[in-house]
Amino acid sequence: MKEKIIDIHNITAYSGSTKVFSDLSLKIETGCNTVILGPNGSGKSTLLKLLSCELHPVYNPDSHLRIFGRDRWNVMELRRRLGIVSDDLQRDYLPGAHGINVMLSGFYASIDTWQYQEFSNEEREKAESVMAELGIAALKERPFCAMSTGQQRRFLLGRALVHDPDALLFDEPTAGLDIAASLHYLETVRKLMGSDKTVVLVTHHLHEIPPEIERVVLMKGGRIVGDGKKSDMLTSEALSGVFDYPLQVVAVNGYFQLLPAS
Ligand SMILES: Nc1ncnc2c1ncn2[C@@H]1O[C@H](COP(=O)(O)OP(=O)(O)OP(=O)(O)O)[C@@H](O)[C@H]1O
Repeated sequence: MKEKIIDIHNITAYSGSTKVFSDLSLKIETGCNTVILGPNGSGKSTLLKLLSCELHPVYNPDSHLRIFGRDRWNVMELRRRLGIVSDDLQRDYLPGAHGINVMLSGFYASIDTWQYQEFSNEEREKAESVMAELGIAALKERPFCAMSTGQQRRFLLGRALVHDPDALLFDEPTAGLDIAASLHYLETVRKLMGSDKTVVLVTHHLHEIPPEIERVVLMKGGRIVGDGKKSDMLTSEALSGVFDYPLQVVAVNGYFQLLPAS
């Protein structure tokens, strides 16, 4: 049996005073590259916060939220298995942080590096090799705030990859990137899937779903309203219902796009 990366069963969760999830259940196994797709307000960010242990559900006797089979994680330990890449972090680094600081901060799951943190030679070598792999080694001394959004996004991916995690969770991977930068970045995501890392992508944009994603989970109003193969889920009818707007799906070379139906 394959290991479950995410195993959520009947959880209730609040964001502020809003009950976002009521009896939500979702399982994602190793090797099942998945997109969680839903409109604004459907609960995607709340789900990401639950999975990154920033938010805790309200448990009842029948509920659980397990990541790699465990109910409780130390965040640093969890990042070694589940990397999270979100541009939310892009705003959080101090102006003095350089590319290399962003990479090394991954070892402590921290924002930026701090004087009390020590890094071994192995960790520094790993950071260097990941930067080389991602094509960002030449930028390691550049201030993070002086990089393009695409370059920053690669450093944030590198920050997650220093641990060589089994799975990666991407929050709107190409937000803010132009078309070429988006496609270059998605090529990297595709390579990661090809190298046996399981990718879970959370988004409201169809165009950032790489062809290798097999499973689509549709969310609306804090509920899962569809879960299945891409060909069954990414239909004009299903997506018009999810986004409450008459839409037409266009598929070209394994990529999808949404247009108005008329
Ligand atoms: N701090 C908060 N206080 C009250 N309600 C909140 C809070 N955060 C989120 N909500 C509500 O919870 C629901 C789910 O929000 P969430 O941000 O998880 O959705 P989302 O799918 O990530 O949306 P988006 O795509 O716009 O980021 C929304 O109705 C939102 O208004």
